[in-house]
Amino acid sequence: MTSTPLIRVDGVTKKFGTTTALRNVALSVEQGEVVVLLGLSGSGKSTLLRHLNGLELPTRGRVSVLGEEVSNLSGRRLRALRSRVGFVFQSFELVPSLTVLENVLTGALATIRGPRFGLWGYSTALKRTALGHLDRVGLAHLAYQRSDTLSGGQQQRVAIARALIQNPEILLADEPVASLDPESSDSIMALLREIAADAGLTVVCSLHQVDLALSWGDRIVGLRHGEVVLDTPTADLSKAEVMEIYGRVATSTRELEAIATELTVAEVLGDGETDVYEILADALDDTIVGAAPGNSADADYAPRNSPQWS
Ligand SMILES: Nc1ncnc2c1ncn2[C@@H]1O[C@H](COP(=O)(O)OP(=O)(O)OP(=O)(O)O)[C@@H](O)[C@H]1O
Repeated sequence: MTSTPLIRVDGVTKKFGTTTALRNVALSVEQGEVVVLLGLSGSGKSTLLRHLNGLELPTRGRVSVLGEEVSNLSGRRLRALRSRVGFVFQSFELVPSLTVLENVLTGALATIRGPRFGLWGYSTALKRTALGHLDRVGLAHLAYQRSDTLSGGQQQRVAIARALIQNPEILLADEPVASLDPESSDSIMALLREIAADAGLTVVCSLHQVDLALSWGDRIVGLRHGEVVLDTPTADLSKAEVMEIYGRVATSTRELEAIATELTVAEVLGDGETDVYEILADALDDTIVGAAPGNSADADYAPRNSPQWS
């Protein structure tokens, strides 16, 4: 017997005016899966995530989440669905003037009736639960500090605790470490993975770093210009294969350069491993390969990170 997917996206196209952000996207996510949406800036990752809790509605196609067709929901029923889907943003979206504890408690607002006056408006039981979530993310000792006094990594931990107080079944994370330094990024991603495993959460997380996506997700869904160009378990993928897939879909040297930059060129070349440009070039046609610096068809082509062309 096959289980019903928790998330099902069928033939979704999303247009913003003349921009097509998503093109005929299909995606199914099963209970407990940890899926990475991987793609360059503007490939449609945020737009797809925002469809999964009704922040955006499709121009064409259907989105079903936790058995509900999102387009059919509004008002109380949409809020009810959103309360089962936690969302972690790149920019944390905390209220700077509130304490850490109050920020976490705002995640439970959907369950509270009547006015709230600071911490007094929340029950002792709820405050205890919020403190438990803060403890889970390692920040119980900062509960009464203003959130804008925290580091970026700490603020993202608060945002994770705020999502957890919803007791969500699905966790969506939109580039959760894009604003963080590498050390904080590693610890936040490890924390998210631990929490997902402990709570049996289904996670869909957008990232643009291939290394991180490969080491972190169960499955990678690659997007380019709003289209799904890859949907494969990470166990079946090597970094070179992901690069090749990106390479095959690059249509200009500028795109090729952006891809190589995303692939942390310096790190790869520094290790004396495979030359990213060589792998990409292998996957591209002669026109692109011939467009190396000094030989470029793109007048304004200027490589960053300066990897050597052989
Ligand atoms: N509200 C909007 N109005 C107009 N265009 C939009 C809107 N939201 C997204 N877009 C456009 O849709 C495309 C996909 O954007 P999206 O933010 O989903 O990409 P992304 O892969 O998440 O990029 P990034 O990694 O930079 O956040 C882009 O061309 C973007 O400019």
